[in-house]
Amino acid sequence: MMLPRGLVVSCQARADNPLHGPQFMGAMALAARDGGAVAIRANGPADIAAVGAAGLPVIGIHKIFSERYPVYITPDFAAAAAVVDAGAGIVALDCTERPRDGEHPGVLIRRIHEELGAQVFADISTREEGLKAAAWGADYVATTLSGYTEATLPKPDAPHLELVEALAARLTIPVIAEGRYNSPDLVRQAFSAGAHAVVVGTMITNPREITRAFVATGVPQ
Ligand SMILES: CC(=O)N[C@H](C=O)[C@@H](O)[C@H](O)[C@H](O)COP(=O)(O)O
Repeated sequence: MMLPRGLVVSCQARADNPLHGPQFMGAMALAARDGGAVAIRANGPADIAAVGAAGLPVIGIHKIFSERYPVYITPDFAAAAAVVDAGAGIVALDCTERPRDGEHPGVLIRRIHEELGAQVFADISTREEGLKAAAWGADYVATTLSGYTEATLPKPDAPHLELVEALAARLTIPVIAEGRYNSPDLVRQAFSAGAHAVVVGTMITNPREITRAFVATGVPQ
């Protein structure tokens, strides 16, 4: 099944976040669904299983942080298998060619298709990485890592709309805008740039960051 066009809501909360845990992420997914989201992005088997209750397509990731390698979004085949076991039909993974303690992303894409029967959502940071991921057979290419890799640091405040436009002009597979789409207007601009879908995380599902953004506007303290 093809990911529908529309808004994807990323429901993630790290361990230091008061909303960490499948109960909260499951509720976030239900709220996102009721608000009109077409799919949910979630991290780790427990949260992936919980967001499944919303009945929407799930883009699953498994973040594993290592001191030796920069790649942490679904870095190897075992992580991808855990994502699919938990119920995700689409596996998102880091498709940059940065060092990792696992197989090359081109091999992972093939194995996820053949051995897990799942679709692959390629998280990339540059135009070249996106074109390569598509050539390796990814089903979707997403700008998730723009601003987070050595090649794209320092992270700008704005999302990388030009990257969406450049990829959409060259690829036939769907291009997904993800990363710092912090307002409805930016989401609209992403669709105008050729995005098939837009993933929004922080500004919908992270009340701590949303509160900080309001406080940072200069409210009296
Ligand atoms: C770089 C990285 O690890 N991004 C992660 C990927 O799953 C998430 O932490 C982001 O929240 C997600 O991409 C959505 O972006 P934003 O929260 O900016 O709307």
